[in-house]
Amino acid sequence: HPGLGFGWGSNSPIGGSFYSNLYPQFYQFSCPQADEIVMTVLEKAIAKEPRMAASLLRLHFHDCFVQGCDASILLDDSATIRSEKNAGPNKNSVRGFQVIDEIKAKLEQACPQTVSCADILALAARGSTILSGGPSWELPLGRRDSRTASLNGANTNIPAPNSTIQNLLTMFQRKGLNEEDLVSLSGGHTIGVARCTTFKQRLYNQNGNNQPDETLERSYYYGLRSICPPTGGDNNISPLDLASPARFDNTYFKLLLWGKGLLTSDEVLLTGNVGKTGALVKAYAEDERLFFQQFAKSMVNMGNIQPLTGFNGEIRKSCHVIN
Ligand code: HEM
Ligand SMILES: [Ca+2]
Ligand SMILES: [Ca+2]
Repeated sequence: HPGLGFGWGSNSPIGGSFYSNLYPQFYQFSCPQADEIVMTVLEKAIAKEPRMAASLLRLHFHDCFVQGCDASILLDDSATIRSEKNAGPNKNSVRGFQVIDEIKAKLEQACPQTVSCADILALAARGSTILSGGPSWELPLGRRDSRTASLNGANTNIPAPNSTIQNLLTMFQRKGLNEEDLVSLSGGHTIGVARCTTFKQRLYNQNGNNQPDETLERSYYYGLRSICPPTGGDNNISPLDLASPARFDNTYFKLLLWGKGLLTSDEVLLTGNVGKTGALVKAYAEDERLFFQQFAKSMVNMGNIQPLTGFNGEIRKSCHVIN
């Protein structure tokens, strides 16, 4: 019984805020305690390691941008699967799989073969936001799990940290997401960290002239240099929001205004000079409520990218392998 799908929207190439077959009460009768189970596991995991919230939020993003929100990112290498975990943007970078496994194990006990891995990723992203001090939202559910993954898709659909603003806008547009979505969802960088290799270029050779990115504030720049030397140290980490790396708040946007954004893709939201992204950065820096409201809306939009519903896909028994 794959749920009450009516067929509209599910084959649309883009998700965005268009109709989807997802709805918040999807597990109301089949697994009413689903969110509670998710939150119990998250509370423990995030108390033990606050960064886990960031890692789980990012996992949902990296899932949704490749084949839609279908848990394709959770599949391991096998005879038929080339795992997305080995793609450039994911390798040695995405994490949180054990927490997803623990949630899935508890859900399989309570409601066997009912809650999809794709919905677990969406619930974990929302729960992680809430437990870090961010907004909550009504979360449409009913995504089903893919029987395929796309290594190539993961390499080409997830934006790179040195993206231009035009790059970012185009890649989000392809997923049905607009400027508000791009800027507010980039606010996910209010929590978590990045490796030296993702921002080193800015410190030593931003434009191929052996000069640093001139938009970097001085003292921040010197601090980053000590974490991320010219050679080696590629796996050293630095917070994306150095003021409050474990708190979901709007300081990420304030720091951008002060030249203290970590990635080029953060910086160009302000200085990229295309469309209204710069004005949005300023608006979210000034008004945390506005940021929270838009982030909540945009998370729903991102979560609606190309879900499998009805008789498409399956409910995996293990998130690592197809049934
Ligand atoms: C706009 C384009 C984006 C780019 C170019 C980008 C790039 C990156 C990079 C390079 C890292 C560090 C990875 C590493 O060093 O291993 C990172 C981390 C992170 N990203 Fe993004 N990101 C983008 C959008 C998003 C979105 C939409 C979200 C969620 C709504 C998000 C959430 C996160 C989080 C929470 C972390 C920290 C993860 C952790 O600490 O484990 N990012 N991002
Ligand atoms: Ca996916
Ligand atoms: Ca923060």
